Amino acid sequence: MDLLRDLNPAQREAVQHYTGPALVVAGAGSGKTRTVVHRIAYLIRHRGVYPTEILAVTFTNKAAGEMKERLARMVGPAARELWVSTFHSAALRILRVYGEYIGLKPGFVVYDEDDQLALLKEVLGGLGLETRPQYARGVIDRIKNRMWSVDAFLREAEDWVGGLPKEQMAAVYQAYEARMRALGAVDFNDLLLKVIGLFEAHPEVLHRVQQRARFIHVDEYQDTNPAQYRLTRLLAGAERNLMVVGDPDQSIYGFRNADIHNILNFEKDYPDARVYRLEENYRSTEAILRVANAVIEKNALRLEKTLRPVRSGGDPVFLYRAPDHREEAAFVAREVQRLKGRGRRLDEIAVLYRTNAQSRVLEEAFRRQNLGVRIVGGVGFYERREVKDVLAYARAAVNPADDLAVKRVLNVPARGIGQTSLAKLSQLAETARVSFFEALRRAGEVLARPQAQAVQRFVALIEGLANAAYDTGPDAFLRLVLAETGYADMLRREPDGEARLENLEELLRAAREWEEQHAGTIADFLDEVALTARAEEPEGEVPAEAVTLMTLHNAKGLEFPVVFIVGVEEGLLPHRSSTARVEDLEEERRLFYVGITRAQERLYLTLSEERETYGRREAVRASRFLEDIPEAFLQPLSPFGEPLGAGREPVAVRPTRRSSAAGGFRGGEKVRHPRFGQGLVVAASGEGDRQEVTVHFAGVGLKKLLVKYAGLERIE
Ligand SMILES: Nc1ncnc2c1ncn2[C@@H]1O[C@H](COP(=O)(O)OP(=O)(O)OP(=O)(O)O)[C@@H](O)[C@H]1O
Ligand SMILES: [Mg+2]
Repeated sequence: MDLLRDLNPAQREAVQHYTGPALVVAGAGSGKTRTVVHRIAYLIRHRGVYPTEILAVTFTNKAAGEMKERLARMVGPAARELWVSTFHSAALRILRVYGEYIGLKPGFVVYDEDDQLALLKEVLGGLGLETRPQYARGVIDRIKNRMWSVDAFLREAEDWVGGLPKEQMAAVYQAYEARMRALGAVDFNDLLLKVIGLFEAHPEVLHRVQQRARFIHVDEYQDTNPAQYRLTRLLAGAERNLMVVGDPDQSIYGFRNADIHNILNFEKDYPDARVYRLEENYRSTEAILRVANAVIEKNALRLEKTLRPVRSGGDPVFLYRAPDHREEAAFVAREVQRLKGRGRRLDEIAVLYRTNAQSRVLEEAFRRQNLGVRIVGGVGFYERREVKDVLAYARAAVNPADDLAVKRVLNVPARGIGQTSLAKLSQLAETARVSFFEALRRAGEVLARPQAQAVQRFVALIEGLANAAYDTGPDAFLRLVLAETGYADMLRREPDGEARLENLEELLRAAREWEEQHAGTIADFLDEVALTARAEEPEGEVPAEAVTLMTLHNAKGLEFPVVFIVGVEEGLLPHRSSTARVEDLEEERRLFYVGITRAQERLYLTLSEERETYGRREAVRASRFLEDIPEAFLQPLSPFGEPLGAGREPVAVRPTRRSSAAGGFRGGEKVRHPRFGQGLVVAASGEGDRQEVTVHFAGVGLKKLLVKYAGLERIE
């Protein structure tokens, strides 16, 4: 295979770059990753470099796997000798070999998130501090990612952090570190820091590793954090054969301490660096690319770059504005169904969104259409911790004998009931052969007074909820849980609480949607959830063909023939937490750019006119980023995926039956509205006074109306 044949001249030059530092900086889909792959093959085939001298660092394990596969096809079995991995796996491998130099035991364990949390729980208990281990963990990650000393942390951090005053948090951090040392364990973030420490203290070790990494490549360099940057510099220190590849316009991990300056300053760090710019985009059609360019051009903090389409023309970029998020999701599912009917495979389609909470309506809409979904890099909605916590309260109230549920929430939010008390109570339940909740009622028998009182308060709380369980609807009941238990307040105080609150808001919405269709109590709703959650994705078994659902962040580096970006609205994209500072706003715009540039042939942008927040319907404003796109670049669609505008009438729906004498409206009827004019009823639900209709008005779009107030007039 000719390694240079399928490349353009600029790519060819970069592939032939031999020694010294190099920066490949170029827009999305210009073949940066492809260039790295070809360059590695070229080094082996034409420069006599051994595979054992080459390191390539990718952003995810998935990307590393793909890169290895492609290289195996190009250079054969030699590819097995290559070192292709993420920063973290590379660091772990180094520590496995040289860890002893810095006092790590040979079989040291790497703590995963659960281990870390368990340890932090102990540490917090030992110090008598009350905050959730998760929040302490978040703070410790931040300290490590920024490579802060304790002093630096005390200087830089906000006064109150992770639910504690920062002085107390510093004590937690130090105690945690001491315990980790005693246990001979390292956590995920330690991996990089330990390697940096190792290299700095033992130049001879660094020297040996450098032999294994004489030629270094880093993909997605724009998203490296300070530790990754430092590690790269150390590794490349001797021979300086470092090729970094990236796109400042795709820097989207600033919120996780990635530093866009690493790529912007590359030429300062390595004044002799060769810079290669790739200016042709091979991924997307012209129509998609001009939308992408129109969006990213509006960022002030950027370097101008050229990106020309290779694939001319193409379908227009589609825009669909739905009455609400449910209809938006239903539209996406219908459209996917239609594409499938026209021969698209589901794997060719991705739906991207800004926040995890948005996946629920999509998951449900796809299920209704019997279309498989695969949620990448995320947890199914009902598997999320906060959703499970709140539902556990509900389960405990409905059935206090549900030991698992009761144990789950006993100390969430923290009520000062520690591990020892818990053990005693479990013991009591066992010996007395009663439920755990019954044991809680008898806490006085085994616990000292203050703990017993805390338990009594919890018992009273659950009993209070139990009383309400049978005469309030699921929505009202869940709100009661949030308010009475202090769960929502707890999240509100925490640094990463916002996304979790969004998920809970989504749970309330699910409850209300359920109430629209069913009459029942929280117990009935829980049954439904149990069924839905199980249907979500059977463990380890992915549907043969599935649409990919993921956040915009997780889509980085990937490409799909068809892409939907949903929720292109103010508040979601840009996210409401990111509109105050220009830097954050620009990161949001880059995120949108990343999403758009994942699409190869067909791109849909969708949004809603109304959203429901805590039961209130409010109007939604289209994302300010949509205003950056000239109207002519977008093709609005009807709810049925037909082009709108250009004098075309909305699609007609066949009347199912003539209107009934009772005066209710039916799908297919033509109506007139005092403000929106002529329209077509596309859906109707409910009876009499409570009838609700969805009407498509030409030039206005879909509207959901309550017949009682809408003043609709039937026209023949
Ligand atoms: N010279 C070329 N000829 C044909 N196809 C190409 C060429 N260069 C790149 N491609 C194709 O274009 C697509 C995008 O390439 P690649 O993923 O390497 O881009 P990228 O710059 O890494 O994108 P991103 O910024 O999204 O990571 C791929 O499908 C790739 O195979
Ligand atoms: Mg890439």
